[in-house]
Amino acid sequence: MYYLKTEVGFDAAHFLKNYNGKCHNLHGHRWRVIATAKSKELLCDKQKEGMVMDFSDLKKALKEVTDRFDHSLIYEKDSLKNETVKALLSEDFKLVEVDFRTTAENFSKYFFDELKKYGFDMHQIEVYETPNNCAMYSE
Ligand SMILES: Nc1nc2c(c(=O)[nH]1)N=C([C@H](O)[C@H](O)COP(=O)(O)OP(=O)(O)OP(=O)(O)O)CN2
Ligand SMILES: [Zn+2]
Repeated sequence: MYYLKTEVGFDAAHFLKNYNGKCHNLHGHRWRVIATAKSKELLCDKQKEGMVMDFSDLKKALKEVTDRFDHSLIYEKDSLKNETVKALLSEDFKLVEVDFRTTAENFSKYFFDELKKYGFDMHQIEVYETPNNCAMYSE
């Protein structure tokens, strides 16, 4: 089996509702997302001969699915009061609502599923929330 890995990063704020500790506060991270695709065979066509795929194809897709979150406040549905959301939007802040708790684990599955939609045979997604803390998802 061949594996191909690429990485992108984005900056975003989040908080963990119902978390007993400092992470219930609004705080930011430089999130690192590392995608690994796999293939039993290598391509044969001229341009991509000897490749699982062009690195740039995987990277472009990963960038597309992560760019949605860049420089945003990511929040779980129903974790903020409506008036809070309204107030933040009225300041022109970028908010992204997701339907999962904003943990590295949930993000790793989210990005895995998003990249599968592009048709990639995904092996694994790693999400670093801090330089030392990483969650992974694979099937
Ligand atoms: N299993 C998980 N545990 C935690 C997650 C998570 O996504 N999955 N997330 C958090 C917080 O979002 C927090 O930002 C994590 O950072 P922190 O605990 O601060 O990690 P550090 O390594 O930076 O800790 P320091 O004590 O600041 O060194 C919490 N847990
Ligand atoms: Zn955090």
